[in-house]
Amino acid sequence: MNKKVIDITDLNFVYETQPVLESIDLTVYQGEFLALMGPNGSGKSTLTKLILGLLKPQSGTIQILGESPKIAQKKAQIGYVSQKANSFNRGFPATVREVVASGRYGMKGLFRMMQARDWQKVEEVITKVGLASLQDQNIGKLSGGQQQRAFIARALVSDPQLLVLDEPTVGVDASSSHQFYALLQELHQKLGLTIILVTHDIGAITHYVDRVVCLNKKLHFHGTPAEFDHNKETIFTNTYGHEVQMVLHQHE
Ligand SMILES: Nc1ncnc2c1ncn2[C@@H]1O[C@H](COP(=O)(O)OP(=O)(O)OP(=O)(O)O)[C@@H](O)[C@H]1O
Repeated sequence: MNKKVIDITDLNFVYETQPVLESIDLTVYQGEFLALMGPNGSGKSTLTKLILGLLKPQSGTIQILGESPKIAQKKAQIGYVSQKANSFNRGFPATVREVVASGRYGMKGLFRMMQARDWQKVEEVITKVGLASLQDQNIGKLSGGQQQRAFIARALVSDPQLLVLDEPTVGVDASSSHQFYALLQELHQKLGLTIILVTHDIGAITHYVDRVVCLNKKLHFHGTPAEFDHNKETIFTNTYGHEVQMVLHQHE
């Protein structure tokens, strides 16, 4: 039986008085590549923050590799790429190699304590995401898609078991998005990395992931892309409501 990377049981979360997540049960096994979908305000980022240990649920439990999210974070078991990676300051005075190395600070404490094997690791992940020829380039000079690869490398440099990405393709064109998904799929297949991708890109993403979760306060669906395709209409109605379902039909 595969190891449980995320184990969430009967989780409820409320901001002040507004319930945002209700009775969430979700298990993610090692090596799964999961898309977390849902309309605006459905609680995706909140669930992500709970997984990262940035928020605490009012009730229910959440475990990452059998421990609390905070402990998992401390042990650098979770790599995170935020939405903000897309609005990165283009004038930031650092090379790709330096930005990626900064992902190792959490483990090392200070930059100057980086040793030969740390730099080796930095080079290894830069090569893995296909940026070897650009490692001495200023990060601000890279395209949006290349910057995203650099941020993935930064998240991977501490050897996490779980990679969480919050809508990383917002503002990126369709062809770059596909390349990005293909890279994630490759990392998932080659490294056996467990990946959670928060996305609005319902059409494209089901070709790459092996699990789909639809959230709108409650968990409305959790299954394979094939099961998702099979029950699309009901899932859309439950998760997005009737009006969105009609719009989606028109687009099809
Ligand atoms: N810090 C906060 N304080 C109070 N309410 C919040 C806070 N953050 C989010 N919310 C509310 O919680 C609900 C869920 O927000 P969340 O950001 O988790 O949704 P989301 O699915 O990630 O949305 P989007 O797709 O638009 O990014 C929304 O109604 C939002 O207004």
